[in-house]
Amino acid sequence: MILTTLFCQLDELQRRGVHHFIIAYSGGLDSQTLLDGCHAYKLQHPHLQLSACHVHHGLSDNADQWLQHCQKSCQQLAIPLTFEHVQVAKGNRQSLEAVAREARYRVFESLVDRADCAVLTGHHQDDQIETLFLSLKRGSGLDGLSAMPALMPFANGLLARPMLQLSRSELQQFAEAQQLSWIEDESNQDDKFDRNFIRNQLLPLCQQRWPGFNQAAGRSVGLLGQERTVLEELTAEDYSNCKRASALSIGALKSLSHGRRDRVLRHWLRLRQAPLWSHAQQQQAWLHVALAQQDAEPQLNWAGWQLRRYRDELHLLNDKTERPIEQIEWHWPKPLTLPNGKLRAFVTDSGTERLREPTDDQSVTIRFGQLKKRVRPANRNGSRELKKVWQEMAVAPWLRQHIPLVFYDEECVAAVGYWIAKDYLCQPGESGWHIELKC
Ligand SMILES: Nc1ncnc2c1ncn2[C@@H]1O[C@H](COP(=O)(O)OP(=O)(O)OP(=O)(O)O)[C@@H](O)[C@H]1O
Repeated sequence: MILTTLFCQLDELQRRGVHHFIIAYSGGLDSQTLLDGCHAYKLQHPHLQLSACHVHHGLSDNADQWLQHCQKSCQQLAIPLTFEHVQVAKGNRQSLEAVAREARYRVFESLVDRADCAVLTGHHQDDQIETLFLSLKRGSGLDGLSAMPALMPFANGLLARPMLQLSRSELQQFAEAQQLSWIEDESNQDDKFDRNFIRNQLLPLCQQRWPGFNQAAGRSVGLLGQERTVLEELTAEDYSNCKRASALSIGALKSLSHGRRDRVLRHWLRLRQAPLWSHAQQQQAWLHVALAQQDAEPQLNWAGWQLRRYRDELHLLNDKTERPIEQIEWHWPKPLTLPNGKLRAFVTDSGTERLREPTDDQSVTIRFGQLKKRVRPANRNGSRELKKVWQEMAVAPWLRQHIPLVFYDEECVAAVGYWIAKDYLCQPGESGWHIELKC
């Protein structure tokens, strides 16, 4: 039964193009079972690549023995093992565990270097229900209540949890029947931690009162997960309707219901890797920034980020992009690393607007800031102050200072992504630079 369920999930991974399974192997009951099950699967699918990764956090006095156990098991099964020591900064135990988890996932990420790789963890049904209870305690919405997804994009590949339909007791029966040996993490017995309290006290009580509680709760989590997927698809569609270059259209957001709008905003923060808002911040973002009066200059600041409005658009900025350097020499054709991305120039004679290449004796610099310069964009008549050009193009004042301006000697010849000066715009068929800034 265990193997049938696991193999079904592994088949699905193969159908999705995964050929390298990397087992997140702590040496505990769950990942020990996973290791053994995957080994059995590989015997039937010899072309697959199977490896394991153990992260040594050094949090337990027994951490060295755990690593030895993992090395021994992998050696017996001829599974290559990577192990990594990570330093976890001191703090209280609960936050220590969160920091350790962060560090662990960073190690896993570094291993998933191709699209056909997946990291597999030993999470099972009981873990899901514990996560559900923790989410209830925090008052989470659907995202938290649907607990952990069975499959998700991760680094360049995937993160899979192929044992979510199996209970801890099923895994234990299997492990005992196979005479597997595994390590016991002594901290799992400490009910001071919420997860342990749920596992050791709360769930046995529920099971005693309502036999079958775990299966029912597991089914609920699964159903919530399906609903979440549907909602995520809808949110991705809403987001692409609201998206304008690097901003969101307030008009388009207004046309959505409250719930759909909130989801789009959260989706946007995730994509930009900005910390999510609290409930209060989310309200502030909409009521006090997006819906502020036209002449106000509202902004929301949180964790080094800023939400700002300009005309009908919402913009997201962070401290890193807030302090651009003033001027830097560009040794083209080498890419140039700037605080807000990487600048590249390709020589081409077709497609988008192209900038004439500099002569051998011209120096090329990139400058930022509100320069008091007259410029001659090709799509406008005559020359005018740079500031005037930005106003005509409706570029928000705080964004202007982040736009790389290309100078040949002391002449401003282009604003990357916005315009090229009249005398430097290539004629049809003429080859020149196409410049792009990749964030
Ligand atoms: N030190 C480790 N090295 C490698 N993999 C690990 C390690 N610790 C945990 N894992 C992987 O994570 C799975 C879940 O472990 P555990 O329940 O202890 O994690 P957790 O702290 O609750 O956090 P999370 O569920 O987010 O991973 C394990 O089955 C195993 O696959």
